[in-house]
Amino acid sequence: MFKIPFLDLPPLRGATGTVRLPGSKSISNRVLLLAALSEGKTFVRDLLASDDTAVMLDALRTLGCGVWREGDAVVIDGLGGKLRAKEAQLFLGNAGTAMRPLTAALAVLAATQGGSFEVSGVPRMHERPIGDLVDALRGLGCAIDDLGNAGYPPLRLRGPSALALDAPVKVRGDVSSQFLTALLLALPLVAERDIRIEVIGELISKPYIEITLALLARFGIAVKREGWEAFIIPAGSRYVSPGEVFVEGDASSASYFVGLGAIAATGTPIRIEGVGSESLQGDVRFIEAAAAMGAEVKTGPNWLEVRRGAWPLKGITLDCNHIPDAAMTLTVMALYADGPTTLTNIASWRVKETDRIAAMATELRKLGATVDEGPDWIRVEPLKDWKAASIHTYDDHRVAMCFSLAAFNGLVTENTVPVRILEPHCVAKTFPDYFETLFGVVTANAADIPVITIDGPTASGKGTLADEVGKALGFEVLDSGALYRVTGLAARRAGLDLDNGDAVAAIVPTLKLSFRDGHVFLGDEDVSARLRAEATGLLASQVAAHAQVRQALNQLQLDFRRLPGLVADGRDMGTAIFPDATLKVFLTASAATRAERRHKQLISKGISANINSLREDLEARDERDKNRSASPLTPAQDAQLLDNSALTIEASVDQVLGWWQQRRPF
Ligand SMILES: Nc1ncnc2c1ncn2[C@@H]1O[C@H](COP(=O)(O)OP(=O)(O)OP(=O)(O)O)[C@@H](O)[C@H]1O
Ligand SMILES: Nc1ccn([C@@H]2O[C@H](COP(=O)(O)O)[C@@H](O)[C@H]2O)c(=O)n1
Repeated sequence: MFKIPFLDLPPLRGATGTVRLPGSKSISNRVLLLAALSEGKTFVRDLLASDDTAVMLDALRTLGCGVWREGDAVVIDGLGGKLRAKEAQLFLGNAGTAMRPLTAALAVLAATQGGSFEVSGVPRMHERPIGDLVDALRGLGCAIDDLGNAGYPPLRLRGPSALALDAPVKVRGDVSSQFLTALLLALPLVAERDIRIEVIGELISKPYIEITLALLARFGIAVKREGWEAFIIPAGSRYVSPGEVFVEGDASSASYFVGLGAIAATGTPIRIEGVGSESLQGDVRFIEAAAAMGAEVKTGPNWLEVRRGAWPLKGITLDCNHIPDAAMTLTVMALYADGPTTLTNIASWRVKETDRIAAMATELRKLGATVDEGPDWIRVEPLKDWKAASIHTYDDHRVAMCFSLAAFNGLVTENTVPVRILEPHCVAKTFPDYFETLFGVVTANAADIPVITIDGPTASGKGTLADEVGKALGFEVLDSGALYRVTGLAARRAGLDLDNGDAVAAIVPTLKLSFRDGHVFLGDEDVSARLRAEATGLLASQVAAHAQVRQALNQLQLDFRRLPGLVADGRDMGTAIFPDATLKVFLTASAATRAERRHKQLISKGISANINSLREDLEARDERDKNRSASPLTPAQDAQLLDNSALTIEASVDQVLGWWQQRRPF
């Protein structure tokens, strides 16, 4: 996951490959609660690992459920409908799929078995309405205290209190379908007689109720229904664990890759695994909307394949009540259409993680789009004149994921712009590795992928600076010195004459090099520590003098230019390997300072060293690097010079990030 303040997406051009979706959030949290309410163990497989499921799992543990991992399954040892903890404070983050059903379940359990439970969340959760559910539960006889504003969390659920189950339980269905879901999940716990739930108003997001009913059936509860107006939980209903449940992929998360296929998969389609024609989730019908906009979609039982059909996409007008979450993706696809796209019946967007109608309209306008909005609709015009924009994400995972599709603007304009996604880690709510997954299936022109080069003499702090800048920007890092070091080491082990450039260059293609978790492997051997030895640095500087060796390592270095960007450190990054780099830094420090730092570095690793001979070695290495004919160490003409002799690491990093920001269009 990119845990950084912003992630810059360079212009993207194409898409191809296969995506395996994370588990559905809606199914995951329902299954966890159902398993917790059932008797016995449930093995939950393919569970979504995300913020929303983490808060649900924490809550279940606090309530006394057994929760543990066994292989690839999360095992829930359920309560069998009997409270083990009679008091608890549950923090539920911004997870509506935890807050609403747990409120209902704990309200009826406290009523029948006694207890006191407080449920709370992040500030935004305290702005998301729950009053209709609370009213329904109070109507039933549950004792619920408002601990903040009436109608919103936080709440206290107390008992015992008498429940009146003979009259129908009435609940509004036109604000959030989660209120009805919450009652459907909670009331089987007290179904000594038939319990009738009546929906007031037009029920929205019906597909989510279908998920609830299907999962209830898997846990032994056969709800009868009269259209979408009334639901009857039969007397004697009792939760029975099915033993094992597989969570299907998240259909709402699929929408970004369906959109991606429609926009950018011009050759082979994007294959999306985990949802398909047999999916329980209503959001899978997003493919119909995408097809109406021109996508070519094929489906299998649990997969989708999507490629570009009509181009530009076709503007559509669509009632999106049945796909409330996935439909947000259409607003960004609309930028690539031939006419306006109007989405209607989406009032529920206003009470989600943020006011999503306002959020999408505001951020689309930053890109230059013309957007109109009403209480329950949004209209987006196609965009020709794109502006580079810093997209605020409102702690809403879907806003962040939707706007990644804006990075394909180069497919409709000559004046391509990058897109900055602020707080990209908000995707942790449902899809922690969203951006990594995206980068695995999209293509960009190498020239569009930004590079920062950091060159300079030995021990000036290049590697340290490159790592920190890479971390701050979410960029790949290339330690090009490691490639020369590994070549020198392999040449020495092979008994080669290090002055024979051709012979040393010839072993480069035979090196079985891999880079994993910051370690360098030669075949199966982790050579990282060996590479950092001073003696290996000297071998490196000997082999690095040969033009043939440099040529042999050229492509290997270019291959590090990967999304979303690269920080490359070495001696010739800015002058020879990445001459088009957006920012070039030449980092120096006095020889005395560098020798002192290297000395400290070695001592801290338990390696004894003499500061004077270290200084002699590094000066000798610098001389060789500066005076060789092949790509000598010298600042690129357009490099920023940074002498960090008197700077802390943090100050050097801030300086480079400052220069970087000056070169950005945001
Ligand atoms: N600005 C700084 N202030 C103090 N110490 C620093 C600074 N920058 C780097 N160092 C320290 O100096 C040592 C050498 O840094 P580093 O290994 O990053 O240098 P390098 O230029 O990559 O070296 P090499 O050329 O051998 O690859 C490290 O221990 C690092 O923590
Ligand atoms: N781009 C580069 C990087 C390194 N070298 C040579 O390798 C030696 C070791 O490099 P470190 O950065 O790991 O110390 C270095 O002394 C150079 O001779 C190079 O030529 N070009």
